[in-house]
Amino acid sequence: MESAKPCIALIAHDLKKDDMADFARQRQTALSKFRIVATGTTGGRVQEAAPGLDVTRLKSGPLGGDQQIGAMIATGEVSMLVFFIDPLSALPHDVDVKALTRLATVYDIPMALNRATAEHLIDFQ
Ligand SMILES: O=C(CO)COP(=O)(O)O
Repeated sequence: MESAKPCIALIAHDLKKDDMADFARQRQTALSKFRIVATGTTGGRVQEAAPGLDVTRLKSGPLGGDQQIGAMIATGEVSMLVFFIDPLSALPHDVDVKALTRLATVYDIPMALNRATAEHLIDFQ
């Protein structure tokens, strides 16, 4: 049977992955109220950091994972986005990152692009 829990997407760029792992560990109880989808590498880090969480790993971001999550936002499957972006590095898939944050805006879902905002969002669930 399909879980009734809402679905949150977790993504972090490489230099933000330690931060995401720490966030998942610290906020494990709050995150356990969600089904989690994550891009491939981020999802692996989250599973290691907080093994009790319900995490589905999609493709890695540069290989289409951001686009998969964008599609899930468009179909209403993902209702919140936590995306720790790296604003100081050039990324080959920058257009995918932009498309994802655009869709989160189009569909008006809560979106945190840094840890401080993510903590507020999760703590107010
Ligand atoms: O690049 C990403 C998001 O744009 C993240 O992908 P990974 O979690 O697979 O590293």
